[in-house]
Amino acid sequence: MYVVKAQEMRELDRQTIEDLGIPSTVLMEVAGRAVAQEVKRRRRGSCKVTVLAGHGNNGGDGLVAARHLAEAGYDTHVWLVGKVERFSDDARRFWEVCQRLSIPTRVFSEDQQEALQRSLDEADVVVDSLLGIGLSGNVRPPMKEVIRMVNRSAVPLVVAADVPSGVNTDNGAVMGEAMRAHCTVTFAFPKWCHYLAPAAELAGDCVVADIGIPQSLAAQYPVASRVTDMAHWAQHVERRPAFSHKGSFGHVLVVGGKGGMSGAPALASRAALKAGAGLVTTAVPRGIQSVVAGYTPETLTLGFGKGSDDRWTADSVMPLVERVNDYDSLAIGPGLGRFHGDVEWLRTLLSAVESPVVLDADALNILAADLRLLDDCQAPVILTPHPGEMARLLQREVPDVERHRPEIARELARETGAVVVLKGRFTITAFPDGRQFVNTTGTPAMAKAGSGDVLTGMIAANIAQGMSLDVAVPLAVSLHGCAGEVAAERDSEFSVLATDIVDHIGTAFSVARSNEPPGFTDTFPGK
Ligand SMILES: NC(=O)C1=CN([C@@H]2O[C@H](COP(=O)(O)OP(=O)(O)OC[C@H]3O[C@@H](n4cnc5c(N)ncnc54)[C@H](O)[C@@H]3O)[C@@H](O)[C@H]2O)[C@H](O)CC1
Ligand SMILES: [K+]
Repeated sequence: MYVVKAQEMRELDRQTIEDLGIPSTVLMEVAGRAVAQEVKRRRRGSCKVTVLAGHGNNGGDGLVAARHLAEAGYDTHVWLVGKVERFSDDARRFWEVCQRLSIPTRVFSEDQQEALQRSLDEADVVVDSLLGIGLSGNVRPPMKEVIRMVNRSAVPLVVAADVPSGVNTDNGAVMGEAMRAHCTVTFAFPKWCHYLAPAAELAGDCVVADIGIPQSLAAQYPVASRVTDMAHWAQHVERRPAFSHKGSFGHVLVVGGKGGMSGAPALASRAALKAGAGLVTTAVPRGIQSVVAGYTPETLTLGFGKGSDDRWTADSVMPLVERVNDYDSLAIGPGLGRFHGDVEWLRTLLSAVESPVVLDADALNILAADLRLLDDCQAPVILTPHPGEMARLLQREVPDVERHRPEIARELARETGAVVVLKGRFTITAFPDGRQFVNTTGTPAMAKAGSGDVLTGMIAANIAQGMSLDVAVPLAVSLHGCAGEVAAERDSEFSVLATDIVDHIGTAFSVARSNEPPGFTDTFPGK
């Protein structure tokens, strides 16, 4: 499924209406009916519905929904928060239809606050069709007050049309005031605000309604961002040939660890094995080699430095360089730490590697010292920053990163030629050619030390098994989230460990593989 910005959506609307010839009123009718369907699905039997409509097309959707709900026996009242003379053509049409059907309609004005408050207090359902993707700037009065009134009322069910009114469609920001909805019915394609805080929280559970705009239009129009699910990626994993051996599934080298952080490379290595790599070697300072070796007996280990060394040193680079091309993929960074000469250490290492290399954790912090380190690297690079590491890489502030996740991930991928995995809720995988994949799997249970190390190992494992980066990286991101979900279901949200994520990689994959890939994913998990 494509993920679109407001302008892309408007262009796809235009193409559908003007080039394809589907009338805009048909789109509005189908959109409004989808909103009504969702209300009926959530509130069976008649109840009191208050529809709040703006004078734009978002309002038009609400007016169509009002008609369908009234028709189904719901006690439906419409409030226009706007000016009748400013109605869009289509919204006006459906306003007049409501009036011809004697559906109670009122135009909100300042002296109607008490009447509106009563209507909200009596409502079992409020349909929010005040503002959609046409919002520009901060929400102006009286919309702002009305949104605040709804948010302060204990309405049992608020269903937003397209987006919660008052959120910025493209970056998820609250534009002064924004509706808190239990559910959002968005049309044709999910918008970026459904994957960006705080809008993603305000939208509640999201449903993507197919209103007749062909998905193929987005492919022609340069929409390069998509949301996928594990069933989609599971299709790309081939069954294993009967005559296989451990060398058939690649050899991963994990480079990292230091005293006090021996678990990170150990976790990454174990995760790589659980994700399917045939062999994994963990390269660590000699002083922690035995503890790392003891964690997963199936991993091989390499010790660097003298017996008591529990930190990396610059002079370990040449012994490493001699070996790096014995492996099908590398993961550098888990627990690595910083050390004197580490920038040159990484530069020398990257200039020698030929296999794809994942840079995570302190390898990213070293890279932040000089992004040109990648210039000498001929191998494909995958960067897996969390927002803090991304902020350091780009010398920006974390809130700035979080406000512009898609753009920043795309900017770093284009600037470095690397595949960028910007982690967080709705992790974004960005490719240098502009393509982006938004991940919808995962759970807050994964906010735990070691979770990122596990993902690093899973990415390296997929690559070592021969998957293209196009699949290896977003597949690992999606499966990592699924494993966390399975672990959280079997345990509790607060008690999942990174080792639990590792332990449930296989189970999560089996679950995903058993789910038929949806043709058109029309719902995606709640927040
Ligand atoms: N995606 C589709 O295929 C369809 C989408 N539909 C719906 O149309 C809206 C977009 O409609 P549009 O008229 O462009 O804009 P809005 O209704 O969202 O709002 C514009 C309206 O609101 C006023 N306004 C703008 N900014 C502010 C502000 N800061 N404060 C107060 N008021 C503001 C402005 O005056 C405009 O009149 C989309 O979201 C869908 O819901 C189609 O109906 C079906 C097909
Ligand atoms: K809305």
